[in-house]
Amino acid sequence: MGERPTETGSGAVLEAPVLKARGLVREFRGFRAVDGVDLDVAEGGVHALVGPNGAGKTTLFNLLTGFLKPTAGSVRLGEHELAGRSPESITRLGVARSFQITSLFAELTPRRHVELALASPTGLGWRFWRSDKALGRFSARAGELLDEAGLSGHADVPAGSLSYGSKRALELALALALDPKVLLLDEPTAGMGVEDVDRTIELVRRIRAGRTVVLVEHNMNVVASLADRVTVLQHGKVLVEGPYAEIRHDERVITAYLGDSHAAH
Ligand SMILES: Nc1ncnc2c1ncn2[C@@H]1O[C@H](COP(=O)(O)OP(=O)(O)OP(=O)(O)O)[C@@H](O)[C@H]1O
Repeated sequence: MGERPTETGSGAVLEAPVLKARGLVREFRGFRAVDGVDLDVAEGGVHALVGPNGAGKTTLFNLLTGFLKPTAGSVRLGEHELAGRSPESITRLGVARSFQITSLFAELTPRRHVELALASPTGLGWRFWRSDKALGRFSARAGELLDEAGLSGHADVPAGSLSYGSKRALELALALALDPKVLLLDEPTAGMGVEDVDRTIELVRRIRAGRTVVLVEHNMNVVASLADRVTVLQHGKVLVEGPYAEIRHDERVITAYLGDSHAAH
């Protein structure tokens, strides 16, 4: 995107960032949930946001996707400033997030969900008056996406009858229908058993090809398996940033994050 590689605090040189936050702040009644965050997401990478409960991960995620407006700071996608734009506008520029299962319709099949997502310019405006014939244009691409998400075998059953893991895979297929440059995944393995976690790791590995992925994730095994770079947040600030292999040995991370999670579980 015409960006020069950026030198990090540790002196390592990153690929040109596709998504770049600077001085990002979000206050809730004077409380800084996100407090001056700089973030460089390298093109084509998987970047994990981790940190103890209340660290500001979800707030940061919502700032990147326009679901919250920053109190201060900027978020750039290439030459576009995202801060202050609506979620729909950010989606149109190529940043998509996977929605939670609550956004699925129990009676509709996965195939129809994906066709509708493809039929909608932003994936957000669901238009039920579209005829079967109109949606037929999207059936080939819908089939590919369902295949990519590992849902081919369940494409024509009501979404309400899918297992939890399959519902989460369908959410992901819906985000992929937007053909995003950057895909944001909010705790993709939350609430999953070991088998579904493993399946989700495989799924993200498959879909990352040619895409940039940002994920909020509590499960450090998932982070270890998937992430090229990790940003550790604490009290709304970046505590440490780097490859997982480096940050996992960082004393500050062990104390702040792993210490917290051991205490919590
Ligand atoms: N809408 C809000 N109003 C007031 N305070 C908020 C709001 N949203 C978040 N906060 C506060 O901001 C801080 C960061 O919350 P956030 O949900 O971003 O953390 P998190 O790292 O995602 O935590 P978790 O891992 O528990 O999901 C917390 O102290 C939280 O109570």
